[in-house]
This record gives sequence, structure tokens and C-alpha cells, in this order.
Amino acid sequence: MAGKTLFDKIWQAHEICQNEEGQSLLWVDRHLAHEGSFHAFNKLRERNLPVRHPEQTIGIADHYVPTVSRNLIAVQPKVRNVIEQLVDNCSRNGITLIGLDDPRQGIVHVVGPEQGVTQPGLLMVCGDSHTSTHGALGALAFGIGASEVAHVLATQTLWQTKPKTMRITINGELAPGVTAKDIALAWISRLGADGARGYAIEYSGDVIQKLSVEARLTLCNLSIEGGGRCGMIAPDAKTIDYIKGRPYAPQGEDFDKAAEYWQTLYSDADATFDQEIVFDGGDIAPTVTWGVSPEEALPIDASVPDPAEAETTSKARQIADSLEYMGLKPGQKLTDVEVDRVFIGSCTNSRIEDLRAAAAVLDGKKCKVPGIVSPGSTIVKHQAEEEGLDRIFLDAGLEWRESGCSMCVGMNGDLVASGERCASTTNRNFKGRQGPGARTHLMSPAMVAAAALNGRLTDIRELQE
Ligand SMILES: CC(C)[C@H](C(=O)O)[C@@H](O)C(=O)O
Ligand code: SF4
Repeated sequence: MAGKTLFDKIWQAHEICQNEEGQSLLWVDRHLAHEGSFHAFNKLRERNLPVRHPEQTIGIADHYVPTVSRNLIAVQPKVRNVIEQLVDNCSRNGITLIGLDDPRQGIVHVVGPEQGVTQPGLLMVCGDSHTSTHGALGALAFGIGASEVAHVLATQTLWQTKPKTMRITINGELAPGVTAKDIALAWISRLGADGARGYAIEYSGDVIQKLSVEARLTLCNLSIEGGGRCGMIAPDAKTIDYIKGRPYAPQGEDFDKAAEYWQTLYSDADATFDQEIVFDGGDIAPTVTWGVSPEEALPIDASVPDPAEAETTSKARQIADSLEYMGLKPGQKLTDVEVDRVFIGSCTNSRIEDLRAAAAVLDGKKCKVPGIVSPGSTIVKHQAEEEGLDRIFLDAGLEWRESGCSMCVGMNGDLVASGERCASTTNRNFKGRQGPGARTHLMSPAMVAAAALNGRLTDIRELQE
């Protein structure tokens, strides 16, 4: 019998049956719900259906929460209403809520791993595309749409077509200044934003093994930006250590038993993937986006592309369109691009290691441009404060905010002004993502900090020499 991939092992363990079209009915271990879940709860209410397993859902307020203070009185009624609907839907249905004032509050994809909700071998869903993040701990985790969320709430199961599998192997070693964010932007720019469309991705190789758990979360978070259905990394000793002792983790003997099972979750040596991609980690440079899709990314020492040099006319048109929106000139050096502000936050890069990396660059220095730092969770915020990182950010001239999605998507009103350019640790640089007319450049936390200091996109390696 042929070997199984990590993905196959978890899929098979959750498959209840198949229908005639070949779709599988899957058991959902854990469901995370943010404010956007109101559509699904409304659907249930319309049909008078109860939540089948309320203990397997956790509500977390993140997308709309204010970050200046926790005072809901001060926020727009529309925003307040969406948060209150989450509170109401959770309390009516007996669902645990990690609300605005909860000490565990934070971005759903930061809180899951932090609380030990995310574990190897689990099937996890959330009505949010970046649910791929949780695969970093060896879970099968993917985003679902509103009607699927309603199906999960009503049945704790989900119909899915089995995706094809892709392994992205990164061998060798990363050069100084290169992070998980750069790995992600590099593979997405090489394969394209559609490059992994519909595939379940597994990341492997020496570079991945050496990444910290937090860096793995960053990498898996961005899987969706390359089209991946999910991104996974086989659990190892680092994963098991990370989970041990967290509130939702199994305790005592149960933990040992779980850890024994977790160690069986890897792709067998003779397992085959529908696609294999191999990169050398040493070929990856600190990377920034110049356009309006995460695939429009280049090494920081490169220049803005010239539509005249594009391979096809449609590509030329696409580049010209991106440059126009971004207010950039063909051939302009990326390091000459001036920024108006910075944002450090989002489920991609707002964990403690991210904040430490940014603070290390800013320590004792002053930023040329303003910006916001929004920690990924309230726990990360407190830890950062204990380490004095908040002082470093404040002394450098940045704002130290509460935790939430904040300027990643601006649903709470944290917006980049039209025409302004923002160096951002987030995951999407789509037109208008951080506000109508806003221009976003994606990069790692250290690179954002460097851009803040110089008021322009900056090669982090210059500062590290
Ligand atoms: C609002 C939410 C559904 C959305 C998502 O699905 O990812 C958001 O988190 C995003 O990052 O664009
Ligand atoms: S931080 Fe950004 S990407 Fe992450 S869940 Fe919130 S809006 Fe989506």
C-alpha cells in the first residue's frame, strides 16, 4: 500500500462518508467564529435550528474591535452592532466567547494556537480565509463560507471535495534578514497568486524544520495568498513543546497520549504529492510587494518592473495598472520608494517574536513616519509590555494599540488615507485593502521597522551590517 501524506492521514480520520459526487462529509473538531459569523447564525435562526455542538465552537471578537481603547461607547453604531451580535449569538447558543474585555482576546488565528485550541491532527474551520494559519501546528485547517459555517453550526460536519496535494520543500539555509514572511512572498511571487489554487500545501525541508513555531504560523497564514486551500507542517518536538501547558491542551497523561499520536502525523517516505515544488532557502532575499497582489513581490534590492519588458501584453497591462494604483514609476528602485506610514500587526505578523524583531530595529531610534503597532492578542500585548517593547515603539514615535485586526483590513476604522503609502506586516495588498485609495507594501516586521526609520522602503541587511 502506498504511503500517506500528512494531509491524507488527517482527512481520512475525519471522513464520515462520501456522496455520489465524490464529496466527503467531514467531522469538524473545532470551529472558530469571529464577528462575520452573524450571517451563519441568522441562517440557523431562520430555520429554527439549534447549534449542534456549542462546546466545539469558540467566538472571538477581532475584526471590528476598537484598538484605541476598549470603550464600545466611542465606536460607530454599525461597528458596535456587529460586535454585539457576536456576543448575543454566543450567549444564546451556549458558546464560549472571547470578547472585547476578555484577557485572552486577540485575532482569532493568534488566539487559537496561543490558547492551545489548535492542535496537531484536528480538523479546524473558521469563516475566514486565513484559517490556514493553524496548519502550522499540524492541524488540517481551512477557511469556509457563510453557508458552510451555518452547516457546521447545525451539524458539526462539512461537505468538502478532497483537494489535491502540493509539497513545497525549502532546502538549505536562510540568509540573514530573511524570515518566514519572505519565504511566503518569494514562493507566491514565483508560483503566482493562483499557483497553489485548490491544493492542500505541506511545507517541508531543512528550512521549515528550523523555523520557530511562530514563524511557521506566519508561513502557513500566507498559504491562501498563493491560492492554497490550507498549509500544513508536520508536528515535531517544537510543536509539542509549544502546545504543552496551554489552557486547551490535554493535561498530564492525556497529553503524553496525545503527543504520541501527534508524532505519527507526517508524510510517509513513500507518499506521493500531486505536485512537488523545491526551493533553495539561500536564494530567498528580504522581499517586498510593489503591486496590488501578494504575487507582485520582489527582492528589496530590485527595481519596480517595467510594463514594456513584460512577456505578454496582458501582463504588461496588469503591471501598468498596478503601478498606476500604487503611484510608482517603472524602473524605480524599491529602496527609493517613500512611505507615509507603517502598520505592525495582523494574524500574519503580530506575535511576540514579530514584535521583538521590529523593536530590535527601532530600539533607541526615531521613526520618520507615523504608524500603529497592534499586538496579535492581549496576551502578546502584556508580554511585550513586560519586555519593555511598548516603550521602544512609543519612544520611536509609533502608537501602541490594543489587539485586533485593525489596519490589516480597517473594518474598525483604523484606515490608511487615500493616496497614502503604508509599509505593512499584513497579508493583503489588494486595492483599497487598508482603506479606499490606500497603497500597501507587504513585508516582514523588521523591514517595516526599517521603513519607519528611513521613511522609505529599506533593505534590512543595510541596518544589520
Ligand atoms: C472578513 C474575513 C471574512 C476576511 C477573510 O476571510 O479573510 C478577512 O479576515 C480578510 O483577511 O480578508
Ligand atoms: S488580521 Fe487581517 S488577515 Fe487576519 S483575520 Fe484579521 S483581517 Fe483577516
